Order: sequence, then C-alpha cells, then structure tokens
Amino acid sequence: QQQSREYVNLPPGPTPLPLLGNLLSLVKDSHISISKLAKKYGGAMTLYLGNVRTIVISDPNLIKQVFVNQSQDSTNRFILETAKIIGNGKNILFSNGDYWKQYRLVLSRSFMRLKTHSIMTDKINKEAEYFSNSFKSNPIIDPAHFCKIFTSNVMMEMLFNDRSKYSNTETHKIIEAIKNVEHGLAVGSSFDALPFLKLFFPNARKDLIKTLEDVWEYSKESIVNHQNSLAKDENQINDFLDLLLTEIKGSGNESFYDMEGLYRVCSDLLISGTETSASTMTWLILYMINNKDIQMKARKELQDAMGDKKYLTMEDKSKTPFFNACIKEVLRIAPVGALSLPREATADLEVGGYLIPKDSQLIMNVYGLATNAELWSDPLIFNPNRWLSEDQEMSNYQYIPFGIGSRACIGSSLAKDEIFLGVGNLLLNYEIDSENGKPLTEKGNFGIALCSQPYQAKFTPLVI
Ligand code: HEM
Repeated sequence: QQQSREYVNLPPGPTPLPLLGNLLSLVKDSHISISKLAKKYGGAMTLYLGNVRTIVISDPNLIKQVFVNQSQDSTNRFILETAKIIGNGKNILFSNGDYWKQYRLVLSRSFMRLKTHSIMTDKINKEAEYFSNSFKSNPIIDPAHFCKIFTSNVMMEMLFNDRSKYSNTETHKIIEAIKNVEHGLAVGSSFDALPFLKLFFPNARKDLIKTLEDVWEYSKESIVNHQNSLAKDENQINDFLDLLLTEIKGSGNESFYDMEGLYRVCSDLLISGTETSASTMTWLILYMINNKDIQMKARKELQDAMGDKKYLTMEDKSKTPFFNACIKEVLRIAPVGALSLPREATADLEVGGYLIPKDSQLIMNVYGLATNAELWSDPLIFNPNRWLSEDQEMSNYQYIPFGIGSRACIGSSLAKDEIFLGVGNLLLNYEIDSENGKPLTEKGNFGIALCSQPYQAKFTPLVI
C-alpha cells in the first residue's frame, strides 16, 4: 500500500485521514487549494489522494531537479484506472516506455512536416474565417461553444479532413462525444482516487466507455479510408493522418503501429486538442472584455499588421508582439492544464534534500508556479506588458503551461496558432463586451481542465 509510513524523509504535507487521505482539503478549486497548501508546506509537498502518495512540486528549482535533472525516472505517466480505459497502454497520453517513445517519435515528425504543409495552413486560416463570421448571426453568445467547434474542427480537418458547420444545431457527433469523454475524465479523477465510489455510480464507467467507443469507431473508419487512398496514391497527402501513415511506413517497423494504437492515438489528439485550446481562447476573450484598454491596443496592433487584408494569417504573427504577449499572459494566468498530467517516479528521486519514493505520483503545480507572488509582480493581474519589459527576471521553470521535457505537450505550437488566428480575427472584426457591460468573474472551474465560468458576451461588428 502506498500510504505506508516507512519513509522518514518524505517532503512535508498535511496529515492524511484514513481512506480519504487529504482529499477533503481538495474538494473545491483543487488548483487553488493545492497552491495554498504548498505555501504552507513548501516547494515539495506530500499529499495523499485517497491512498495514492502524491508529491506536488511548486518551486522552479525543484521542477528542474525532478523533471529535468532526473528525467529518466520522472517521464512516465502515472496510470490510474481511467487512463487504462482510455489508453490500454497503446495511446500517447497514457502509454509508457518504448511504446510511448516510438509513437512520440513518429507523431513529432508528422507535426514538424505539418507545420510546413500549405494545405493545412490554408485550412486553419479558412477555419478561423468561418469562426469569426459565425458571430455575425450570433451577436450575444457564450463564446465557449463556438471556440470548441473551432478547435475541434481544426483537429478534425487536421486529422481526417472533416469538419462540422457552426450553424448545426445538432453538433457533429464527435464534438458531442469529446464533451462526454472530458466529463467522464473529470468524474474519473475522484473515482481513481477512491475506487469504492464505483459501487455507488455503476453507470459512470459504462458511459465513459460508450462515448469513447464513438470516437474510436469514427477514427477507425477514417484510418481505413486513409490507408485505402494512400495505397492507390502514396503522394496524395491531404491531412495529418496521411503524414502519420507515411511516416509509419518509412519507419521500417510498420507492424508495430497496429489499428488499436492508431485509433487510440487519433482519439487522444481529438480529445486533448479540443477543450484545451478552446478554453484558453475563452479565457482570452474574457480578459479582453475585462481590460478594454488592452483589447483596443491589441486590435490597433492587429489592424496595423494586416494592412488591407480582411483576415489574419500566421505570417502576421511576427508583426504583433503585444498580442503575442497577451497569448503568453493568458497561458500564465489561466493555464488550462493547471496541474499538468501526472507523472510517476520510476525510481527513488531526490528533491530539495527529501526523498520521493519510487511509484509515487508526481504533480507539477503549473498554476501555483504561475501565480506565486514571490516569482511574479501582481500575479493575479492580467498584464501582457510583463512579457515585453526587461524587468521580469524569470526562471525557465516558473512558466510551464505546456509541461516540460520530452513528455511536454505535443500540440503546443498548433494551440498557439489557433489562439492567435481565432481570437485575433474576432478582435479585428468585433468590439467585444460582456452582455450587461459589467466585468466578468475571473474565477475558474477546475474539472479536467481549468475553464472560465460560463458567460455571455456581446459581439458588435466593427465597420471597417
Ligand atoms: C492551450 C492548449 C494546450 C495546453 C495548455 C496543453 C497542455 C498540456 C500539458 C500540460 C500536457 C502534459 C505535459 C507534461 O507532462 O509535461 C500536455 C500533453 C499533451 N498534449 Fe497538450 N495542451 C494544449 C493543446 C494541445 C493540442 C492542440 C494538442 C493536439 C494537437 C495536444 C496534445 C497533447 C498530447 C498528445 C499530450 C501528451 C504528450 C505525451 O504524453 O507524450 N495538446 N498538454
């Protein structure tokens, strides 16, 4: 049992209760509760989530010590039951060892090729136009909904050359399924910590599996279609899946990448690439509403960069340092992966003079690092200028919205492009305000991702 007290030199932490461990202190707003506890117990802290011994790292130097200097034993994901259902050891998010390494390699190569592929850039630019236009007939709306359609369309275009219309009242079944899987994951975290809860909610697992099966089925069908068209003409590259399949063919180890791995990896990308970027966009729109001066300054810079064009493209990014700083800042103040994805200590590790025993769960406190008043001035204020001034002394390890090392987010570059084009085009085409003109709450909701509270915004078209 993980909770055994045989270790004398564990990082300090609050006393755990039998069975529940420290879960009661984390029931509400766990990212904030964990950061408050870290202030009391220090940059390395021991918590018990149920009986799972968990070491939370909230100090930049200790992040480096554990995840960089001892990376060979801190790269694996910590696998609980939900992760097993999603991955079965054959996906990218929750696989480990050689399997993960080989998949990560072909995926990274495919992402690199994607970045220079003109078909994809054109598609993302076009999707950002549809996204911006969709607000014309919906002047008052919760922007989260359209942001999700935008990011899931980008993922579906990228992976499968498919998309869904913004006007569809009956949204594409995959978007619906992704939403359910995310809900299942959020519920799953407490089930994972306290497996006995399953007895009281017998259908929760079944529902998660059923919705996952929808995504898998859709992915399988599309993979077979892609394999068939590549068999006819291997030079006909239309999307990321074509790139991945050709990369796999070139690896000389085709049989390693079987259908189960392929459909699980594709559904991972759909799931991890939709809510994350969409929530960040929704946060950025919220901060633009609450900071009108920043909204106006960003719009002016974007207009100047655009010249006579009507819609932004990625080439404009080098001319918009202030708006780029807004994107950096929203990823700091509202990191959707507030506690990243847990890793596992695969050997005893050292942290700041303490011992992290093998098999512990490791959590990077992304939110705590980004809002620590000892590391940032006025950390709870949205201030893009901090990224443009020389004054902010910064360690590389206090700002890690996409995680760290060889296990860091594989979609970070795509995510930043989506936020740039999506929110940038909205700023260019609309004056954005809250429905009643009052500031919106900046308090987040932490489930599987750190999201803003639902809000209604008013999009008034700008006459250009
Ligand atoms: C603002 C948007 C995003 C944020 C904040 C974010 C954040 C993260 C974080 C914190 C991790 C864990 C990193 C670690 O363990 O060090 C991660 C992993 C991952 N992300 Fe993202 N992500 C975003 C968008 C995306 C997108 C668009 C995709 C897909 C194209 C994606 C795919 C993945 C995958 C596949 C992993 C697992 C990588 C592995 O285990 O090797 N993410 N992300």
